[in-house]
Amino acid sequence: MNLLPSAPLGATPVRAMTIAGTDSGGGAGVAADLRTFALSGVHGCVAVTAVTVQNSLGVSAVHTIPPEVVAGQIRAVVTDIGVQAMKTGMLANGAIIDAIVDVAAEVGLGRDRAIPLVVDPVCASMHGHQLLAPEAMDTLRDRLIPIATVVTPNLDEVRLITGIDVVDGDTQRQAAVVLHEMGAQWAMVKGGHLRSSPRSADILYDGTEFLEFEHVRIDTPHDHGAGDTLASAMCSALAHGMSVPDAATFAKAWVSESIRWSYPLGKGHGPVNPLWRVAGP
Ligand SMILES: Nc1ncnc2c1ncn2[C@@H]1O[C@H](COP(=O)(O)OP(=O)(O)O)[C@@H](O)[C@H]1O
Ligand SMILES: Cc1ncc(COP(=O)(O)O)c(N)n1
Repeated sequence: MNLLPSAPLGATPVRAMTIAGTDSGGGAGVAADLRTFALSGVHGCVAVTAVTVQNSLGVSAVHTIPPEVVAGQIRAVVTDIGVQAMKTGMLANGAIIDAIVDVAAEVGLGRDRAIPLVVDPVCASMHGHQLLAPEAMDTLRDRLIPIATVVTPNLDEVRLITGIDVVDGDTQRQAAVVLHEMGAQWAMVKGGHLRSSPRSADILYDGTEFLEFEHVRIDTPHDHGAGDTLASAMCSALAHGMSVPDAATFAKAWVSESIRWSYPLGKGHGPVNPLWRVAGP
């Protein structure tokens, strides 16, 4: 695969920010995003939205950060360090989403603004634990999706956001149309959960054409953090100035390799592993 260029040692690299929750097990959320940022030549900045008590078996508690502290982290970084792209992951509740959308207008974040925004609309962990309050769904739909440069839901999130039950490529494309009509510049509907298909295909749509990104399905239970890794790789590529389709091509190859080299950890689901980038077999 084609990699992104790294800055020469000592020079200031491209910057990106993740607005997301922590996972104490280190598999998903901020930890996954920072791994991918660093390994793809990007200095990663962080706005923490929530601390989760989590391991390979699931999430047992969540402590949310006050909305003004989330907005403060974003403002502090943009006004000093500067970033070329951002992504959102776990946002926990509607008040945090409101704070992000308000500060986004102030700092020039989102579609048709200076800083592109990847919205990974995380609603639950892979174990089924809730990571976004159900009453925040309207705020996500009405305020955050309309400022997304690209929104990257999995099929459970598609059902919650659009009501569409994706069962095949046709319904996957239908969902992408609805997400684009909600205001996202591009919608990427991920097909990882269509487990009956021998290939894992994601559909990208911008109101004019459907693009498909696929990879043979890798047989592993260790896919914790796959969605975060896809979205943060896309964020890295956008920070490097790539177009959304080129960023999606990069991100799909990045996450596929990271799933291929995932490893067992704890008694449950191990994490995907972008360390293939520096530690070959
Ligand atoms: N078993 C797999 N083999 C190859 N690619 C996969 C597999 N599972 C998921 N993917 C890919 O990983 C990315 C994350 O997808 P998905 O599992 O749908 O989202 P999430 O991790 O948010 O639940 C997508 O690009 C998807 O196609
Ligand atoms: C803090 C945080 N963010 C995101 C996820 C989703 O990742 P997954 O779907 O692999 O559980 C998670 N479990 N925890």
